Amino acid sequence: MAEVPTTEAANWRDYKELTKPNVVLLMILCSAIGMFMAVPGMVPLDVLVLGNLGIALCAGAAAAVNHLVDQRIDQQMARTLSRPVATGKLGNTQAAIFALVIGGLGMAILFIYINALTAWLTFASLLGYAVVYTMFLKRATPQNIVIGGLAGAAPPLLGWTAVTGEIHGHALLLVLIIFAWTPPHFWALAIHRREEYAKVEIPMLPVTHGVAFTKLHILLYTIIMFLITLLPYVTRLSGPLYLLGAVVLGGGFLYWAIELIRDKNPRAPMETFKYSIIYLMALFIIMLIDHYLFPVSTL
Ligand code: HEM
Ligand SMILES: CC(C)=CCC/C(C)=C/CC/C(C)=C/COP(=O)(O)OP(=O)(O)O
Repeated sequence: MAEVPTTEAANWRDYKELTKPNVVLLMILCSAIGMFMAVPGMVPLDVLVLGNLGIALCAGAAAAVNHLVDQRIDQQMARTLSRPVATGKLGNTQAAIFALVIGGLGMAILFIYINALTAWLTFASLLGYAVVYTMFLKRATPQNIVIGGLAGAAPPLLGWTAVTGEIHGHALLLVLIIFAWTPPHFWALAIHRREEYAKVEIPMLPVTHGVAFTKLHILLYTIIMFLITLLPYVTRLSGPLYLLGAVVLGGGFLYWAIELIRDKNPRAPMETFKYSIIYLMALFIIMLIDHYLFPVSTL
């Protein structure tokens, strides 16, 4: 990969940007809540701190690899052209070493202080995003983000196994929520940015199958997601406050999915994308509050 020369010196903010910090922050909120949901009482402080640190470092490493691999397409899209590797502010070697160092550190923390199961599952998620999604799926099929979404959906499971050392059906349910959430989250943005994706020949759904088809699929996934978010209540992982939150927040998501199809509001795609982020954050926070206010099950 040729590096684009630049005269500007790199600083810590460029390294921070490599890690996609806001995305990783939401993932860590989900992994931390996965930890709390796994136990009736308090999560041991060392697991809370070191577990989330290890997961965050590995997710940040995967994001840095994404910047490195995607630099050519990032250079051609308005949304991404000022990224540090795309501009050449950070060289390929610097980005690769940074990814290796933080990824290695994250894995070491998980192996030494948490458990091997969490370390291996986190490593699988890292490879799922950095290798399977970024290097292959993204360029191969409009189902890229559906399949690749599994890596991004892993954090609640990683948090759960960090505390218990075991995979539990309830943890998989939390993964399923994020898995079903990812297509509406991303396709809303992809509709807004479809011309850029077409320009760089990335086969995102609005490019390959059109905007109307994508909107229909956003609605279908939102309905599936809505139904899945009821399951924590049905399976007695969560109580009435969670149920209320899931219905109200899910109702808001359905509103935006229908607004998209009505096609009267040109801002609807970006509003849906922004709502998706607030939705996931709020759903998990309400789940956490409910867990302590209405402790329905410790199974
Ligand atoms: C394959 C799965 C996913 C895809 C393809 C995807 C795609 C994207 C894209 C393209 C952006 C825009 C980034 C930008 O503004 O430059 C974004 C933003 C964001 N995503 Fe996702 N995403 C995925 C999964 C997730 C997951 C699992 C989470 C969290 C649990 C998440 C949280 C966020 C957040 C918080 C932002 C806003 C970032 C910011 O404003 O800086 N995403 N996503
Ligand atoms: C260990 C672990 C939990 C790993 C998960 C890693 C991770 C940071 C996943 C992020 C998902 C995401 C932002 C995808 C967008 O990539 P894109 O290339 O389609 O978007 P872009 O054009 O903004 O780069």
